[in-house]
Formats: sequence, structure tokens, C-alpha cells
Amino acid sequence: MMKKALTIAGSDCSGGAGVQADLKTFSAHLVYGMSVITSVVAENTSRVIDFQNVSVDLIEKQLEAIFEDIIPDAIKIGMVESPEIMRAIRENLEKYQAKQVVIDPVMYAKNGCPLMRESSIDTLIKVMIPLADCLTPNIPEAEKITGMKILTLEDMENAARSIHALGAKNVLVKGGHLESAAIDILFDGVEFTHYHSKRIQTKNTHGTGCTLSSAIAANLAKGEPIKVAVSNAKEYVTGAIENALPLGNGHGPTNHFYQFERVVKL
Ligand SMILES: Nc1ncnc2c1ncn2[C@@H]1O[C@H](COP(=O)(O)OP(=O)(O)O)[C@@H](O)[C@H]1O
Ligand SMILES: Cc1ncc(COP(=O)(O)OP(=O)(O)O)c(N)n1
Repeated sequence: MMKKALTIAGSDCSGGAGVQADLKTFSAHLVYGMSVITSVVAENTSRVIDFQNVSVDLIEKQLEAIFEDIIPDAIKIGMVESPEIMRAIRENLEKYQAKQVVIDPVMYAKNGCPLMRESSIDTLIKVMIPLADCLTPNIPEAEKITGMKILTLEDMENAARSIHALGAKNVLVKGGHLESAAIDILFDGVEFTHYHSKRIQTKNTHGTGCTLSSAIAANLAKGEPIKVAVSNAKEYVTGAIENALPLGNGHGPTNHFYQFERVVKL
């Protein structure tokens, strides 16, 4: 039976991040993808022009439509801009007894444009983090959540431990913003696991965080345990960056098709 995954996130009309990246990632994992759109973002590889949040009422109705019909095996949550939307997602996911929830606490787009308002941080910590089976902050996001400065691998471990204490079952602090190798660190409440990859020299990194978190959700949907899910997802995102597409004038998007290019002529 095909596994099913749901993304609850913002729409990136240029297709590199957000819901669009998540659905491409689910498909590349042969997992049936569904979406609840929280915000419509007018953005591309260079800039965010504007966004408009979907009403809480319509977000709740999208969730109702999904959960009364096709129950997801795992859920990825991405851009959630406001405290009201955060509270509605928490209430509904509890009501529907959602399982395997991966949260990417998206705060900014690559070009620095905010995708979560500053006043949402408190609600993110109190309402969203305890919902997470796996939380995947990048370094600036982990700094905002913990108030710590993160410069070293030891700092990343300390941040992961302190975010775990806020209620996330597993915390993956991503090292894409380090200067050295791209090392991500998972803390499961007991031990740290380091996931290494070499740093790929490319400007085409639009959607890396979305790709990684939705790949973790796809692997959890397939029944993989968390450490294997993260390992497989890290391998997937590394390939997607190595083969990233030189599209647009800014940071090109990750490539979800490179595995198929050997067998299908584009
Ligand atoms: N230049 C790079 N080379 C290799 N891996 C990278 C590179 N940039 C990001 N990654 C990886 O992509 C994933 C997303 O990380 P990151 O870029 O930190 O997230 P975000 O997109 O949320 O800022 C992580 O696994 C990270 O290690
Ligand atoms: C709609 C939307 N959601 C999330 C992001 C940020 O995604 P991320 O994978 O962190 O990619 P970059 O923005 O860093 O390239 C987004 N841009 N839009």
C-alpha cells in the first residue's frame, strides 16, 4: 500500500521551496503527497515580493478535507507566519491524532525576507515545538529559539539539547550555514548523531531546508526509524544540491529529478 504524506506550508510560486518542493520530494520518494497551504508567497530565486496568509477558517477546512478522507502517515510543517495559524494547526493536529510530525521552523527566506513575524517566536516555542517528533532548525533559527550564539559543533549540540528540553522529541540542528563541511546534528534525548557531507560549492541552494524536512517526513511515512530517516534524507538533499538546477537569476532550486535523468530523456 502506498504511503501518504502531508505538507502544511507556504506556497512558493517559483517552485523551489515551500509546498512545491515538499510535493516534489514526496513524489521522488514514491510517497503520495497532499498539501494544506498556510500562505501564498510571491517569490522567486532572487526575492520575496509579497505574501498573504490563508485564513484560519480555510486552513482548518483544508485539514478537515484531508483527515476525513486520507490519513497521512507523516506530516511536514513549514512556513507558519502567525500565532493564530500556529494555534489552529496545533489544535487540529491534536484533534485528528496526527502522527510523525516533522517541523521546519521557517523564519526567513534565503534572501533574508521574514516568513514568520517576530511576535510568533513565543508561540512557536510554546505551541508548535511540543508537537514535533522532529524539529529541523537551521543555525539562525536555533539561535532565535535558544537565545544562544552558535559558532561550533559543540554549540550546535548544546542548542539541540536545549530545544529538546522545550518538548521536541528529536532535534536536528542543520549546518548549512556553517563555513566548513555541511554537518547536521541530531539529538534524540539520549545521544547525538552527526550527519556529514562535504560542502558543495554552488549558489543554487533555494529550498534546501524544505527538501531535507520533507525527505525526513517521507522516510518516516515509510516506517523508517528517525536516525535512518535523517540519514536517508541527508543523502537525498546532498544529491539534490549537487545536481541543483541553474534556473532563474538568483539561488537556483534543488533538483528532485536527477535520479530519473539516467532512465528518462528530459
Ligand atoms: N553548500 C552545501 N553543501 C552541502 N550541503 C548543504 C549546503 N547547504 C546546505 N546544505 C545542507 O542542506 C540541508 C539544509 O540546511 P540549511 O541550508 O542549513 O537549511 P535552510 O534551508 O533551512 O537554511 C542540510 O542538510 C545542510 O547540511
Ligand atoms: C513558501 C516558502 N517556504 C519556505 C521557504 C524557505 O525555504 P528553505 O528551504 O529554507 O529555502 P531558502 O528560502 O532558504 O532558499 C521559502 N523560501 N518559501
